Amino acid sequence: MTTLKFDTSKLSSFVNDEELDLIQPMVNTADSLLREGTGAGSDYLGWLDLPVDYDKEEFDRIKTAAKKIQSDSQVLVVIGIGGSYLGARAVNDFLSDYFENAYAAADREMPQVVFAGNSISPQYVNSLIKLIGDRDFSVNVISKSGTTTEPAIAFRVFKEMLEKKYGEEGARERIYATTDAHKGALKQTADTEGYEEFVVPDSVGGRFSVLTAVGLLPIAAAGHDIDQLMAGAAQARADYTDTDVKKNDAYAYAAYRNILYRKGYTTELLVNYEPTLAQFGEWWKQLQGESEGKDGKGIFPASGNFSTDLHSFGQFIQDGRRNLFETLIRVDEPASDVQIPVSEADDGLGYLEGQTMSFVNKTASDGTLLAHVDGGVPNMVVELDKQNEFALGYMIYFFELAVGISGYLNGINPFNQPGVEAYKSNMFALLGKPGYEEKTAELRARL
Ligand SMILES: O=P(O)(O)OC[C@H]1O[C@H](O)[C@H](O)[C@@H](O)[C@@H]1O
Repeated sequence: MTTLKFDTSKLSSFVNDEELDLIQPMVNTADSLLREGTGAGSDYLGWLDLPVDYDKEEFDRIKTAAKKIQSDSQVLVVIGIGGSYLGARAVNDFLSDYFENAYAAADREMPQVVFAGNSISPQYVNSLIKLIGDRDFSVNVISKSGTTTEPAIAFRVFKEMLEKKYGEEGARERIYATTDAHKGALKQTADTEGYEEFVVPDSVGGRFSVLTAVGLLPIAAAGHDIDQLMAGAAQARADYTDTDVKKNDAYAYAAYRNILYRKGYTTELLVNYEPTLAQFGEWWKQLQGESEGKDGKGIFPASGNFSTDLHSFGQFIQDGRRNLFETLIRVDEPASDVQIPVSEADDGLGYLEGQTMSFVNKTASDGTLLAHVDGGVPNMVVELDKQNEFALGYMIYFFELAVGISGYLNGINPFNQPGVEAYKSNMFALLGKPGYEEKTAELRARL
């Protein structure tokens, strides 16, 4: 099969062919806005050509840094939030052994890659310090703006820990900073302290940055093949050029989402049957939510991990308020399999003896798909051939391209995120950050 198959055959009771024809002219317009750079937010289109047009010298430095981390560190602490960690985490989870991080140091080939600075939880930081213990570690601090509070706090903590353990000079050699090429507090610190620096290109927004150093260093450090990841994305870039929704699956996905949205399907669930995809759902939620949720509009992005969640909110999907549609991600060839044992036990499983778990998993997904469609939930399927770097790079580009088209179809700027500032400005005012004095009094009076 091809790397990624997009199956809309189960949409026929919700959307007809004519509707797809009718939206085609709008897709053509969205395509021009995106490809010609004439749409809103066009300063942030660097991700479109990133799989082929990237800094090759930096790419080699990423590989060298990853090798150094593998040779001198048992743990890599990746500090970042939002687009500065979700991509790397999703890729590493998808490509790793489930219990990779649980193995003792002696049994590990690669450093443990752990994430920090994606919450303000002191308990999390203390737990991580305990996990590192007296092992050798390095830090990759990532922030495009270089001014985000959560990672900045975590960086202070782990920088101090490195300095205590290795001295100032030793710490400097274990800190890798990924940030803007010119500005921001992190850029300034990195220049002053002499850290090895990697760049988030100006034209690539945080949620589109997984294929820059932001994602690539933590992914390479974990031992994954970043050449293949880029090659997969490059293949998708080459494959998804036609404006015809019948010939371009990424555009078809955007078009169907928009048709469904206009019919009142306002929540999309990205679901999987393989828990290694759970973090991909988190990455996708930022990609969709920050790109589309604005001006009072947008499809709310949610995710589900099946069959686990079929035993929690499965009832709602089947039978609750009918504003949901699902996009199911399946992997055709499982990374490994288990044969269901033959047994004398009277546990009602005799009919499955000798079958594989992957067969049962696939059948569960088929059964659920039909049940949800019958229950009034439109379903689309994204099927990957393999659980590898190439396929994942391909899928990342599929969703990035689709959200660009989708945003323009819905008449918004898919590349800004003005709404994220509201919580930050309240937090700064309440924390007493200089410059927020007036707001401080006003907010405190309301608490
Ligand atoms: O990389 P940073 O500048 O630290 O930003 C991290 C995150 O911050 C905010 O939440 C932005 O809305 C996100 O788009 C961004 O990914």
